[in-house]
Amino acid sequence: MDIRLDGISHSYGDTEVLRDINLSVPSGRIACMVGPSGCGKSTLLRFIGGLERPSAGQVLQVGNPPADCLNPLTYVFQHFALLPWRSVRGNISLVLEDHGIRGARAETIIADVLARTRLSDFADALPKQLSGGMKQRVAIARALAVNPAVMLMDEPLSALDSQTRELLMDDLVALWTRQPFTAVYVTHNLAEAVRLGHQIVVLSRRPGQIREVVEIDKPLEARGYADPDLEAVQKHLWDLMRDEARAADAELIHV
Ligand SMILES: Nc1ncnc2c1ncn2[C@@H]1O[C@H](COP(=O)(O)OP(=O)(O)OP(=O)(O)O)[C@@H](O)[C@H]1O
Repeated sequence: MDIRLDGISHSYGDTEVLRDINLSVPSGRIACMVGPSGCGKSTLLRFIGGLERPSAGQVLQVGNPPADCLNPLTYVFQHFALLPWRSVRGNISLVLEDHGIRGARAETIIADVLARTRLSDFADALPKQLSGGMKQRVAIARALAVNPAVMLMDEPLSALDSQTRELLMDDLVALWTRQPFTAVYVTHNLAEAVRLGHQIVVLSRRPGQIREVVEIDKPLEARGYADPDLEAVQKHLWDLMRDEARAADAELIHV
């Protein structure tokens, strides 16, 4: 299923947040959204997820979700949102229980997503026993359990330290390479965007407008740490964003 954003504009009261966003996210690709603080990235994600409606324009779902998809649009948040009293397995089974899936069918799905996220040995652990990186892997496993058409990822790695972030990026690349998924991925981190994005959508400061959509052809599995090609793209992104980021920063100080 592709996602198409068609002329999305939005204001909260007198504050214009987004202006005329047109974008297509093809199935099986990762679209990263970057832009200065407050430019409307998370708002756009909420529109795609159907949590809110834009003042103008529409979000179109083109094509069908996968046949056994339980929830077409599934979020992965920065702060994991795991239930502390439930084990890793219990956190994943919860989303299946919501869809009436229990017993052997649930066990099969849980075993599959735990294996894909390399968590099989931790099925009985509680969240408090896990590092931040492991917790986020559980949240990703939980998202995969509903076999979403599109994962909506809002700064999923930004609560993690830089080494853990590198490991999780490797994990996401391995996960996508084994079985491509579609994602809209909001991040502040340009290194993350060039490592994971097939397309990188650069938004201006508020009201967020698309400044440029940068496509990266290099396969995800061929993108490494400190890759000179990616560093060149990252520099281009920063050249696009620097002045706007500074202006957005100054604006927040005066709010
Ligand atoms: N429910 C709301 N009511 C009023 N204003 C809102 C609401 N949600 C967001 N905003 C405002 O809309 C603008 C865009 O917010 P949003 O969180 O989408 O930006 P962002 O690009 O994700 O920011 P950041 O990078 O800092 O997370 C901000 O100025 C924010 O204060």
